[in-house]
Amino acid sequence: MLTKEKVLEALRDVKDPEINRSLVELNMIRDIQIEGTTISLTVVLTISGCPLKAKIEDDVVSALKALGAEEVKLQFGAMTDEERAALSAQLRGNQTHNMTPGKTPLLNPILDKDSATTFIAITSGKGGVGKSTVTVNLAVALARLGKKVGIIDADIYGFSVPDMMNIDQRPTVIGETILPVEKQNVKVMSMGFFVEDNAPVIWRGPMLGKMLRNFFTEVHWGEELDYLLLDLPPGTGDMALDVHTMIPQSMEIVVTTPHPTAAFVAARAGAMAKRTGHEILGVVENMAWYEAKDGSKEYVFGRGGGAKLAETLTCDLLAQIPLGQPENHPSEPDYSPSVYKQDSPIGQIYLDMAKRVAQKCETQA
Ligand SMILES: Nc1ncnc2c1ncn2[C@@H]1O[C@H](COP(=O)(O)OP(=O)(O)OP(=O)(O)O)[C@@H](O)[C@H]1O
Repeated sequence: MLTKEKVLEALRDVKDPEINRSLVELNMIRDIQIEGTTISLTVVLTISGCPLKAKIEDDVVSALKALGAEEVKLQFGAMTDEERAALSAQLRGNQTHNMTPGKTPLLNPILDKDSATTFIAITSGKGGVGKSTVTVNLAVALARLGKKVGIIDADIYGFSVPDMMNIDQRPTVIGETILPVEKQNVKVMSMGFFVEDNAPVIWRGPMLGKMLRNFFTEVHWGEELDYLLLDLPPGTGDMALDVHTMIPQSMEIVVTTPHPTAAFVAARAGAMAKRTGHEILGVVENMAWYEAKDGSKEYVFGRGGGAKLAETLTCDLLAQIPLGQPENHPSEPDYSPSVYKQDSPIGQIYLDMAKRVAQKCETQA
């Protein structure tokens, strides 16, 4: 016989996909009524327009059908402001569990020294060399390898990750907690989410470091991430310095084009990383050549910049990525204009690079 207890037990494993916690644990299941094999219930969402409603409905209905329900009458409700504030406090409480007594409390264990998350800052000397493209594609490739991955698009004035991944959704804000947006199995947080008509909505003022810290302290990343990639503004500005001081354990990947001048400028970004004690994982040479239909290569932007930079910084040349646009169409599910498909030649280069990066990071851990 169906009982309320059995219903709650059956729903214990159904999670709110954004928060990654059980609906039962978060007290989101209400008003359970049972008549024979018909179960009626209300799922109280964090916000009424929750974009993941359909997924939650599918998961609840299939869990209850597996329990023996023939009909499930599901209604959705939304939390009150007080409930949202309580949930935000609960999530934050969960994030403070490993504070060390006597030390400045870190709101988010992701920044804690013991955190299992590997930070990789992607830098470049000049703008326009493909730093954001590399960030997005490396993140997706790591996710394709089964890793849990997040991106912080900290390129404050040139944020482009939401466009590159075709994210038009805004993050859910629960009280004071922000949930990243997930696309292609990558959790994304971008300054672009909070800027309308170039007027910052949540973060005001020129306190870039504070903004970056907010991305760690106000954002609930859900399960512990394996990799958090940071798309930094080009050059050696304040944001790069903030990252160096805030995340001393962060590693770096330096992106350059093959042109000697680009590599020369990129060397400065790399040198700064070295001076501040950051380990350089390697160099990525983007736009390395153009491959003609007959298979011949044209070195449109010169040659050798990546290898030279790797030599200067005494690190590996992780990958050389040729020129080529991803072949994606807006009609495809999960359409992301700047993400190369896994089975495309450039998609394969990114996958190989992700394997190299994972291997390097995991052998060091
Ligand atoms: N391998 C490539 N082949 C062809 N186009 C590319 C390649 N890599 C990047 N691009 C294109 O070059 C442009 C610049 O790339 P991207 O925005 O990633 O550079 P960026 O270094 O992050 O620039 P900024 O720091 O100024 O934001 C984009 O239009 C991108 O689609």
